Amino acid sequence: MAVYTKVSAEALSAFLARYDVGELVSMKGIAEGVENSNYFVETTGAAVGGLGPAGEHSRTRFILTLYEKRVDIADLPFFLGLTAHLSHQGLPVPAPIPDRDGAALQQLEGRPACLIEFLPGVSVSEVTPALARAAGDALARLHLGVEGFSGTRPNTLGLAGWEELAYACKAQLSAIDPALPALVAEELAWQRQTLPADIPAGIIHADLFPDNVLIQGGEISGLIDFYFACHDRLAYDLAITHAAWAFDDDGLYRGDPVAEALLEGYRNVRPLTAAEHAALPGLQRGAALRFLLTRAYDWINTPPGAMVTRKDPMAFARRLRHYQLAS
Ligand SMILES: Nc1ncnc2c1ncn2[C@@H]1O[C@H](COP(=O)(O)OP(=O)(O)O)[C@@H](O)[C@H]1O
Ligand SMILES: N[C@@H](CCOP(=O)(O)O)C(=O)O
Repeated sequence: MAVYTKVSAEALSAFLARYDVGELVSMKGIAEGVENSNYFVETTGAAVGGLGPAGEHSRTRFILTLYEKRVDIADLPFFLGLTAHLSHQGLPVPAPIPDRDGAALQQLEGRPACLIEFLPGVSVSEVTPALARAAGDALARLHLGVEGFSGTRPNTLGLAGWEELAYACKAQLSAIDPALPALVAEELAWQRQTLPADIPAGIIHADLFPDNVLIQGGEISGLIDFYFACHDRLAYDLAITHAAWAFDDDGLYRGDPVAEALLEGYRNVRPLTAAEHAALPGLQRGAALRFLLTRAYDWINTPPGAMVTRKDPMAFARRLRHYQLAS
């Protein structure tokens, strides 16, 4: 369960008093997620224009996020500005809620915090070709939708970041699996000598896993968790999304129907250039290595008492081997 910081009802009530959202009705820590602390929050809703037909305020739901771990406070204006922009573009992206003074970024229980629009739907748990196609379509629309957004953030989890993570994990990688040190070293060497392709770049989501896509009635109702968003090659985002969707939780390939549907869904909205198409296999290897390394780092460094389910690094070792064999 990803609740690193406990929020008391008293502190939350005082926090909500800055907004026009009524009073606190209920709060609940959210089990899913690994990066930040998230709560479902229900309030009585703003009493705009008097009470509702039943003589009561309509209840309103929000997400409360407290930023932890990898999120750099200096990046929060970028993340919140990006989600506000995408929501404004009509994409199903949760908008940050400003308080009465117009400030979205706050402090709560000593952490940076934000009240965020609640989107309906449930995270994708069963990947089908139809959902993979919808995810590809949504990713391409995100890439088009970020045009006009002036914020930027470098990708801190590119090659230099992978090298740092590998160095930090080094002595303990073999405790996860005896084959990991060689796999990581070999792939880092390959990535180092593979020149980055000169292909279209922009702001990417960089973590569009099935659990970050909400579905309602078979349609995408939400794209969430933009806290790895950064400037990088658009095809790298497609490579990440492929690595996330085309394999199951154990890292076994789901098969061509899912993988092809994802790529087709993307290309139907934003066709790939020939150079992007040629770069994709190498970018997929890089994507698998990136998540292998962050998961390995977390596997080794998650504090024993943390309410979080660690994610298996070996599921990305299997993806990496798949992509190595295919490229
Ligand atoms: N705006 C939102 N609307 C509805 N549910 C949300 C929203 N944001 C997050 N959630 C829920 O919270 C869970 C964890 O959020 P996520 O952003 O993935 O956390 P983390 O950043 O810790 O990985 C999601 O799986 C989803 O169930
Ligand atoms: N998607 C990453 C971890 C980040 O977790 P998220 O819940 O924020 O998507 C992984 O699977 O390793």
